[in-house]
Amino acid sequence: MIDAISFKNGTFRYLDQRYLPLQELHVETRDHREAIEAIKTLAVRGAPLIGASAGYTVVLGVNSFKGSKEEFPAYFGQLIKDVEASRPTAVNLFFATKKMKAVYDANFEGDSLETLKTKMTDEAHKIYNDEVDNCDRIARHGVEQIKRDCADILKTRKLNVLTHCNTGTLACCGIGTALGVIRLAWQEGLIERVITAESRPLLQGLRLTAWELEHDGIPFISISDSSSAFLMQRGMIDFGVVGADRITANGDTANKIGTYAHAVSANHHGIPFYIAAPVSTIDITLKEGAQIPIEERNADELRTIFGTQVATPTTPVLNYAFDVTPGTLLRGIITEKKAVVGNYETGLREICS
Ligand SMILES: CSC[C@@H](O)[C@@H](O)C(=O)COP(=O)(O)O
Repeated sequence: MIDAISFKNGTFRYLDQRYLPLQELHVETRDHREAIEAIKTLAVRGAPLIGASAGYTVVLGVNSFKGSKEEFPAYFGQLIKDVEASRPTAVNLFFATKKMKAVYDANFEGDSLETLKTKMTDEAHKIYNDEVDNCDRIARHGVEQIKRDCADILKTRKLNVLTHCNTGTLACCGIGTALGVIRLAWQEGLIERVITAESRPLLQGLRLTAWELEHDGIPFISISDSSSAFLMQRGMIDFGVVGADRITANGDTANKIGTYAHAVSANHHGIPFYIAAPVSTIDITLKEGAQIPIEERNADELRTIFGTQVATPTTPVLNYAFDVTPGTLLRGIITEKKAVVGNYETGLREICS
């Protein structure tokens, strides 16, 4: 399996996803400011991977602290703020900083800074390893749900599945969330072909998901984002499964821009559309999707295509990185604890308690 990130001997190593699939560039750093920049620029990306990277970034920051114990609280507070300012939507980032803060709160008084550093490193590894395990469990629950929902089709043929953005190893540490479900479904002989939507403007579907599927030998075809409704009309998609950056208490889900349009189309055509995500992606403190902070990115991501200018530099651009799909459009939310189907208010609250 690809190592999207790793942390050894105080060094954070990441695969710079901006250059994939044309170049596999691994970068090593001991500087937390460089790690923050990697999150901001999407060199590392995908909600669970952002969370795990945030944990390691805090460790880098703590390791480079040179002051006295009295000076540490102010330094640590600023470090957490800087990490949290890197990307606003994926709640996994805040899940990770909350875990790191909890280690600080519980141990700062009693421990030396050296011991605190070790405990924080252990916590960051735990965040990473938990996400790896979560992916395996999500895949199992997802496959069971799909077998139930698509039982009639499966009597005569295999399934064609739509996915958006990248939710695989590159985004999650383990086998992936939505892509983990697809991987396991493929291994169990349920999948005919994966349809990967390109995911404009940064092309995570076309570049990254395609790269992972090719690597695994899973048949796939890439489409432009706007093609999915037409393929559904033609009977070329049997179900959709995507990841999430933040899920609110009522099941509304922020995910890569374009997801909502796929979900609306799937609903119109009576096609089941699922979210696959770890519990760390659920923000039970928010009632509904309108409360999710949606990242707006640099206009040049749209005006240029990988460095080539395609619109005038003055073209006004609105570049939302995510949209929100209402829970009512979802067939289910598949987590490592279970697949929540039906009443999200009750189901999500139960698995978050
Ligand atoms: C399992 S990753 C789920 C989401 O994080 C993914 O679908 C997505 O939207 C990623 O966005 P990105 O901007 O590439 O970080």
